[in-house]
Amino acid sequence: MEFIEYPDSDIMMITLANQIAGELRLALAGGARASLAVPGGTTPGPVFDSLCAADLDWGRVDVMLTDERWVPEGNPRSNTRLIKSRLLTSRAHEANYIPLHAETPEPEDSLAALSEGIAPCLPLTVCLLGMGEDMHTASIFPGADRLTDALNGPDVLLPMRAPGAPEVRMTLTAPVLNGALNRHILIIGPAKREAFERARTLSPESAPVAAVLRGATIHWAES
Ligand SMILES: O=C(O)[C@H](O)[C@@H](O)[C@H](O)[C@H](O)COP(=O)(O)O
Repeated sequence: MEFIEYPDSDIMMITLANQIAGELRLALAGGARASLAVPGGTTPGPVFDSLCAADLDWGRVDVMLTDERWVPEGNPRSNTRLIKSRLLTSRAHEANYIPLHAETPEPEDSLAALSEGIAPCLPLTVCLLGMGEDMHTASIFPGADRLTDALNGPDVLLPMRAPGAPEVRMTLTAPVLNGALNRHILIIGPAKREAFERARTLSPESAPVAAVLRGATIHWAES
């Protein structure tokens, strides 16, 4: 694991976007396609704003979320809505979007079809993750109903219900996140740094982000 501390978040976002673009470019130079998984939430927007303009062959890149809130795309909490407006735009509008959401009332009704879409994109070339102050990552939350399966099971994707999540989620599982050739975790602020330091001392059952730290690069800025 590598921990990088940046002087401010603007520099961090641009540096990280350039690094991800470089990793995708390298994969495309050596293979037919590359894949990128990104989180939703409030932190990664500025990375998307830079990355979407990167000069690379986006037509050969599969893009997906690491996790989605089970809400319609018109809902402001939809991560799909976020990445369609901030990542899959500019040059990146050529990318192939792999959905983690479908218009069924429950995620279980779409699980098989969505999992089939993901499988050909694995292993992920690049996986970008966020982290909550409760030490969840993607939608692998402490106390979640399928936590054990999400940490160690054979599935690529799982529905998730957790006390800390306001709506039902769909999440890539830890084995998929850990299978990524390049894994980055993006965090801002003292509270998340403290949570991250705490997670390093805990088990993945109490601090799910602990399951994806080995081999990851952590990007942190104070503000
Ligand atoms: O849909 C989501 O909520 C995310 O994908 C989630 O895993 C996120 O990365 C963390 O909750 C951090 O969220 P913030 O960036 O909003 O703090």
